[in-house]
Amino acid sequence: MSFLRVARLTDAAELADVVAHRLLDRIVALQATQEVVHVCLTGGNTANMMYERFADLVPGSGLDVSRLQLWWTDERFVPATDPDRNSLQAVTRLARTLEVNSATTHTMPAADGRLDAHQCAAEYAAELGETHFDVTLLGVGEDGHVGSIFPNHQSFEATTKTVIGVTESPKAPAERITLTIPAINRTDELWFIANGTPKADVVARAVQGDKSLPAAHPQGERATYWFVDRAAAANLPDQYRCEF
Ligand SMILES: O=C1O[C@H](COP(=O)(O)O)[C@@H](O)[C@H](O)[C@H]1O
Repeated sequence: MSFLRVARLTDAAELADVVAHRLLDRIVALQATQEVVHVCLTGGNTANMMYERFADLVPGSGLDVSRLQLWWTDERFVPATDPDRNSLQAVTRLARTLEVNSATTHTMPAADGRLDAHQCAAEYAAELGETHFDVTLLGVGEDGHVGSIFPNHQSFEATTKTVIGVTESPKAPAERITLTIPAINRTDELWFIANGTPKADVVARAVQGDKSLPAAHPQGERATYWFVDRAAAANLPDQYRCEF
């Protein structure tokens, strides 16, 4: 039986700090009982703040990076060195203290002129195979998008694929690659992260199950957590809160 909890934090800095601590603790605890831990990372400003904080906490934490596999929910289909790349933004921050290597870091393909976003999505699907995530992080856009699945857009159509190419994305850059909802949901725990007033409307609607929003669809097999700051939680009924 899966459960949903909402953690309300004061502001973006506290959100980043709490999620980074919890993620590190969770990975270290899992590594005590299983060989490999799979974490699916997301893009966006909230996530980047968290990666920054996570990197601060790694030294002395007992994290075994060789047994940590990193994946991505979605990626901007631009050249590998483009600062818009979600993975580049994350890895640059994490690599400050974490030995990130290509064998354990499954970045999505970049636009190198060889293949298009759809073909590259199929390549990533093959790499992903049947992988089951322990924790999946998920940012939320102001329009309720998750990964690169946008409302009222082709990317939100039902599919049995695990990874799809996205064109004409409503948010730049136009070409992207994203895990689909079924693939995002192949996770024990799903951790949404959202901060700021512009997210207040979609956070309230998604938590209360407005299925017109992509953000209302992801669900962890064991647990779904929403980590939101006070501003993003402003429209959420009071019943949605828990202590951490
Ligand atoms: O474009 C994207 O946006 C979302 C949300 O980003 P944020 O900056 O509003 O937190 C992000 O989760 C997604 O990975 C990214 O590609």
